[in-house]
Amino acid sequence: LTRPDAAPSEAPAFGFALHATDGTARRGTVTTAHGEIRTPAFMPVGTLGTVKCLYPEQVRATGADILLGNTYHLMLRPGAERVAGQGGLHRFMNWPHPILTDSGGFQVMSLAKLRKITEKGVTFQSHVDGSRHELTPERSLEIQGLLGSDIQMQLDECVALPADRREMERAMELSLRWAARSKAAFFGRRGHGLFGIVQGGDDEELRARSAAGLVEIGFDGYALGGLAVGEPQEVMFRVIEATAPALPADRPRYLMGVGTPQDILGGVARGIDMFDCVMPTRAGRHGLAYTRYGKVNLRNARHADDPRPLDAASDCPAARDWSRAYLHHLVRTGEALGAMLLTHVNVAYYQSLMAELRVAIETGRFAEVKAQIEADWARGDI
Ligand SMILES: CNc1nc2cc3nc(NC)[nH]c3cc2c(=O)[nH]1
Repeated sequence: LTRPDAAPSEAPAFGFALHATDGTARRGTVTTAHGEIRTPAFMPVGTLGTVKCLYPEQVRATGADILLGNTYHLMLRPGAERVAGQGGLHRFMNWPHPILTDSGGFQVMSLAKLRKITEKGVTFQSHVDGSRHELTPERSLEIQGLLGSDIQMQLDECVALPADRREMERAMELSLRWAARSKAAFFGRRGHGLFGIVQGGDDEELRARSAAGLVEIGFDGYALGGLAVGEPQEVMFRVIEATAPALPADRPRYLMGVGTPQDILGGVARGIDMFDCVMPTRAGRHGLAYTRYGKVNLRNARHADDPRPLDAASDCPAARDWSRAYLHHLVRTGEALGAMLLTHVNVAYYQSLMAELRVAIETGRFAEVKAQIEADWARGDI
C-alpha cells in the first residue's frame, strides 16, 4: 500500500509558534499538513471516525481546528488498512482539517479483554468480537500512519490513580523505552508530528524524570498522560505545575482526556495548549447542556414549559433557536434530534470558551476573563 494521502511535497513543515503569554497561559499556533490549530485548542473526540451526532461541517462551524480519532477503535473497525485503502481518515470521514490520533494503549487498558503488557507491547482481545490483537510502539505508529493523522502519539502505559510508587515508576520507565522506539519508528511525513507522553502518576520526581527523558529523545510536542484517571482536580493541577516548566516552551503541550470547562480553564492558566475530552459529546447524548452559566440537565421537569432558548446570545443555532421545553421533550422521548442539538450546543460552548481564552491571552486580560467566567459559572443557570 502506498502511504495514503501522502502530504504533497509543498505541505508546510510541522511547527509551533508562540504568539503571546499572559502569566503562564500561552497563545500559539500549531502548523500541520492539513492546516493550522489555534491554541489553546479543544479537540472534539471522533472515536470511530465521526464526532457522534454532528456533520463535520457543523463541527468546523463551531470553531474546531482539529479532531481526535481513536487508534484502538479504528484498528478494530473498520481496520487501518481499509481506511488507508479509502485514502486515509481525512478523506474517509470528509474532514479536511487536522486530525490527532491516540496510540491505543489507554483504550486497550480500559476497553479490551485479556490484556497482557510485555516489553514488546500489549496483546489483547477485541471487546467487539474477541479477536486477538497486538499493539507495539511500531505497529501503533504504522496504524496511525495508515490513518494519515497529522499528530501521532507514542504508545504508552497509563496507570490509574492512586497507585503505589513502584507501579508508577515501572509504567513511566516502560513508556520512556517505548517513546524511544516510537521516535525511531516514526516516518515523519512533511507536516506530520509525533508527540511523546509524560507519565509518572502523581509523583513529581517521576514526572520530572519522564519529561527530561522525553525531551532528550526529542518530540514535536509533549502530552501529559496519566491524568484525569480519577485523581482530585488539585492533584491534577499540582502535577501540571510540576511538569509544564520541564517541557520546552517552543513545543505544544497536550493534556490528555481533559476535561470539564473548569479543568480546561485551570489547565490553560498553567500553560497547557491542547485538550481533548468526550464530555461535551457524551453529555449531549445524555440530555446535559453546557452553557456560559453552567450545566443544564434537560431531563429535569423544570424545563417542560420553559420557552427560553438555552442561550439567546449564542452564535450556535442549537443554543439559540429552540426552546428548553422542546429540548426537554426531545430528551424525554429519546428523539435523535435531542442528542444532535445538545451535542451541537456543547461542542459549540467548548469552542466558544477556547476562543474567549485565546483572545484573553492575546490582549493580556487572562486573569480578569478567567474571573468573569468563573463568576458566570457560579451564578448558575437561572
Ligand atoms: C494514548 N495514550 C494515553 N491516552 C490517555 C487518554 C486519557 N484520557 C483520560 N481521561 C479521560 N486520561 C488519559 C490518559 C492517557 C494516557 O496517559 N495515555
